[in-house]
This record gives sequence, structure tokens and C-alpha cells, in this order.
Amino acid sequence: MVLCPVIGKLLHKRVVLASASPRRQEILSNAGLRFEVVPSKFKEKLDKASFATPYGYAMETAKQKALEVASRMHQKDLRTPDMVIGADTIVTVGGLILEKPVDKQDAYRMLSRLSGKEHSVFTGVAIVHCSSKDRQLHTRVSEFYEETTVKFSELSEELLWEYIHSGEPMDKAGGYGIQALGGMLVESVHGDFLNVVGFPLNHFCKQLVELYYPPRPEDLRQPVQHDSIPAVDTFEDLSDVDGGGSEPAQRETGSCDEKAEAGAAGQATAEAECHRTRATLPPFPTRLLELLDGFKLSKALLTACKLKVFDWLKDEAPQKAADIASKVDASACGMERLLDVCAAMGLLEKTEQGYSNTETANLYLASDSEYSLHGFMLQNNDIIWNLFTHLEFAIREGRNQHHRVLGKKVDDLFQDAYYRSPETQLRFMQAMHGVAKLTARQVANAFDLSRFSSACDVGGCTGALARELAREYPRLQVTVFDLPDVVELAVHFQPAGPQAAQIHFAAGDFFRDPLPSAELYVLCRILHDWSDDKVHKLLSKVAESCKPGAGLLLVETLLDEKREAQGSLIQSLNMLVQTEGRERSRGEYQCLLELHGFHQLQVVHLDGVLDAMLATRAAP
Ligand SMILES: Cc1cn([C@@H]2O[C@H](COP(=O)(O)OP(=O)(O)OP(=O)(O)O)[C@@H](O)[C@H]2O)c(=O)[nH]c1=O
Repeated sequence: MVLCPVIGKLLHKRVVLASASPRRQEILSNAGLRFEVVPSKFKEKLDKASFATPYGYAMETAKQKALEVASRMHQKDLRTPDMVIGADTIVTVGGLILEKPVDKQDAYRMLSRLSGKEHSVFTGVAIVHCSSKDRQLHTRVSEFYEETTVKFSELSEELLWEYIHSGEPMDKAGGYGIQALGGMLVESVHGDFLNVVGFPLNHFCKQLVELYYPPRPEDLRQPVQHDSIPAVDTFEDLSDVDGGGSEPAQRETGSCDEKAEAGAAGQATAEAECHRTRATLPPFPTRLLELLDGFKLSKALLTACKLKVFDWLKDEAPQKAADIASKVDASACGMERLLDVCAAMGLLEKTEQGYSNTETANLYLASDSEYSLHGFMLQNNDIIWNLFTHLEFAIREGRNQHHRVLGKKVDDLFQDAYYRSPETQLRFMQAMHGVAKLTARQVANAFDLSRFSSACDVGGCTGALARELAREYPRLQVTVFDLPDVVELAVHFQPAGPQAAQIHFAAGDFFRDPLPSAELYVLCRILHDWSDDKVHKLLSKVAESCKPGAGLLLVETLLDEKREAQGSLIQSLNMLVQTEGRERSRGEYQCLLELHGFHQLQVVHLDGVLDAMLATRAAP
């Protein structure tokens, strides 16, 4: 969610952060800004003595960093961004400017200089607005700085060296990181904490407000100090009406002021007009329209995958739309539009030479890449998309929609729907394999499972999780238990390797057949497919198979965990449309587990929307 409305102004812009600093990236993305990262190659070697102030030096360095990136991006394939942000953080003490230490001795010199004293941290920021006319790059720079004062405690030699040996000082101005171990050195801070970390977010937002929402005439008559970042309804309407979009308004050229230039007599009318427009027009519903377009973007992505566009563009020189079109038997005009949308979504690079894959496309969308989600995309295109076209019925009826898509009754979710033909089964398995590979390592690492020597992954499909468990725990034997048809195909997904000897497949139906015996049972994204009745049935089977002390590892999306709320709620809707089950909250899982004799629940949040839970079987 975008908390600061002015950040939302940049959502449609191509914003580039010209910085390799992970802290800056984190601060800005936490603020809801969408941007690309292109680290600057500008060498921080300006002559410090030629600047009257330390912040003058920081601002100039920030500007040069941003300009270097703007001109490199413009030259390289004419990819002109709309905005490039550069920043430079320095520490000053006793008239000296400290940057990043070059080695441990240098870090020692810096930190001992700061010990027991107050120093200033300046971050200079440059916002470079770019445009391209007649192939020439035009830039407009606005810059500012922020100062924060920090006081260090007296640091003992021992502490100093211990800190230096931690490695933390090396990539940080002044040789410390206030946000991590370096926080222990700090007695007090005056000013913006994030400014010390590397980016003065608050001042940046205020600067954007100034750029995008110039003061109204009455504000100029009665100057108001903006101590806070103005709320959306104060300003949002202004710029969209005045500026005709989200271009930053120039104070001297804003449209209201242009009218005012017509003369004193015209001024009153012009102002009145401006105010009337402001009063009557609601904010432009940008976000709403973006949401509306969401399904078109998804379909463009899925169609490009279906046509294997990203396979044709993998590891190849850039290609023209017409070339790709002829390879996949498509029209050149249609393909060009599709590829342009893919480029706008950041999946392709578009240059004068043609289109090529971005890193994301190579990694996840090409069908033969290690972590390919191509199968998952096809599953979404061919199956889930159709189910979602019946969302209204799903909501009204409170049930999945396979019967409507297939035109017949579906009694068994898997046999009658997902596995109704070898082709649909293979596609489902490819989809699950891609998703499982993405998360399997995190699941395997979520808890210390070294006390178990055998595990059974119930409904373990292709064995992607089994493989990671085996890799992480070399003495663990893992049985993947799944339907006979699945087991038959699963072997094709198992690469050879040292883990192969630890993994076994067993065929059966987990609702009907006995489960293989194991010390640890794993149910990864299984329970959410099923109604409460079936969940009880399955959990009681698992519980019966367990000895006291056995473990149960559940992986699901927990509702109400106050993170990734949108992702988990969409997932919950997805379950309604596709399955007999639902996502559940931590409390619900805890109750279910306790009811079946599993206690000591531990929960670990994983990347994305998944959560891992581990519980132990108590003596019955
Ligand atoms: C005082 C302090 C600094 N930093 C980091 O120090 C680097 C400054 O160097 P820079 O030259 O401004 O930036 P860079 O890291 O070289 O990146 P770039 O923008 O590419 O020049 C930035 O990373 C900051 O976060 C912290 O992480 N914590 C702190 O408490």
C-alpha cells in the first residue's frame, strides 16, 4: 500500500535509483516506490576542497551519480527513464569528510575519530527528471540535502576491533551502520534516522510534493510551513487537473500561473477558475483504473508464455516483432502490441535492434530455465483463467467452478478435474513443480529437522520439496506419497544427484490408503484444498501413523498475519474458485492440530504468501 500519496504520483513513471546501496533500495521500496536499480559508475572523486560546505559536496556527488546513469541509459538503446534518483551519504567530524573506509585500518581511524563525539551525517539527494527530444537527453535537476547529528559513546579498543572484524563498516560512510550492529555505538540521534541509514525519505517526499504540487496562490499569500507531507485530498486533484497528468509542475510555469500572466484583470478570473475546478473535480482514480487493467496485463503475460515468446528471446540477439510473429505463427501487428506491453511490464527490453528478455524473463518465464514458472503460467492460462471467469457464480454458490468449465459434475477434484487427462495432469504437475522449487529450500530451512531420520511428504507430487529436504538433511530418508498416476510421472522431474538415494516414491490415495510410516509428516499446500471434514480425516490418519515425538510440518498461507494481505486474500479467493477448501488462520490451524494431538506449534513466515508450521505429536 502506498502510504505517501506523492509516491503514488510516480507509479506510472519509469523511475531509476542510481545506487548500489541496498539500504536505499529498501527504504524506497518500503515506501511503495516502484523503481529499477541501475548503480552509478560515477567515481566519487570530486575535489572536496573546492566545495564551500560538506553538503555541497554530497549534493554534487549525488547529482553526478544520477546524471551518469541518466546519460548511460539514454545512450544505451535510448532507454530514457523519466526520473533518476541519486544520493550520497557522508559523515563529517571536526571539518573532515568521511566516506566509506578503504580497509580495516581506515575504518579504525574513522571510528576512533567518532568515539565519544557528536558528528553530522549528510545525505545529498538529486532528482533528475529526464526527457528525450530529437534523440537528445534533456535533464532537469532538483537537489537537496538533509543533516542528522549522531553522538557515539566512548568506544573501547576491543569493541572497536570486534566491530571492524564483523565486516559491517566496509561499505558504509563513516565506517558504521546505525541500522545494524553499529546501532550499539550510538548514544543519541537528532534528526531523520533514515537519513543516516542512507536516504532522507521524509525530505524526499516533501521535495516531490513541491515538484508535483506547486503551492496554490492563497498558500503563497499566507505562507504555511509544511511540516508534514500533505495528505492526498489536499493536493491530489490539483496536479492532475493543472498538470494534465503526473508531470512535475514547474512553479513558474504551472497552468494557473500561466493564466495569471494574462494580466491583473485576468488573474482573478483565472484563479477563480482554478479553484472551481479544484473544488468540483474528485481525484483522478488512477489506482482504480490500474486495478481494472490488471486482468489485461495478466492475460498479456500468460499469452506471451503460451506463445513461448520468452523462449524465442532467451539468450538471443534482440529480435523484431515480425521475426517472433513468424516463428509462432502470429500476426506481426498483434505480436508488436503484445511485446510492447511485455516491455512496459518490465519483462522485455525494447531497443532499436528489437526485443530481448529481461533477467526476470530469462529466470522465470523461459520454459527450460532452472526456476521456470512457465508451467504455472500455462496452468493459469488454460485452467485457472477459465475458473475465474465464473467468479460471480463461485461467490453466489460458495463453491468451485470446475463443473461449469467442464460442463459436467465433478465428484473427485483431482481425478475429474486436474488429472482428467494425461495432458492436464502433466500441466498441473509442471505448475506445482515450478512453484514448489521456488519455495522448497525455504521450507526445508524453516526449522531444524535434524532430529528426524525419516519423512513422508504426503501429496508430495514431483518430489521437489523432498529433494530439498534430502539436500538439507543428508541422513533423512524421504518418501513422497501420491496418487499412482502422479508417482508414475514424478520420476521424470527428479534429476540424478546425490539426493536420489534418499528419496523414494510410494503410490496411494491419502484419504483411503495407509500412510507410509515416518518420524516427520509433511503436508505442503495440501490442507487448503479440502473441506474441514476432509482435513479432519487426513489429520487423524497422520496422527494415527505418528509415534509420540513425531513431527508434522505444514506449509500453507496463513490468513490474518498482517503481511502480504492482498496476496493471501487473493489466494483465499483462488481456493474458493478452484478447490473444496480454503486458506485458514494460524488460530484455526492451531485448533485443528491440537484436536489431533499435535502441540508446540512454531510458525515461520516464508517469502511470498507461504508460512511454515511445525508441531509435535504428543503422547495420546
Ligand atoms: C552512516 C551510515 C551509512 N550507511 C551506508 O553508507 C553508504 C554511503 O555511501 P554512498 O557513497 O553514499 O553510497 P554507496 O553505498 O556507495 O552506493 P551508491 O549510491 O551506488 O554510491 C550508503 O550505502 C549508506 O546506506 C549505512 O548503511 N548506515 C549508516 O549508518
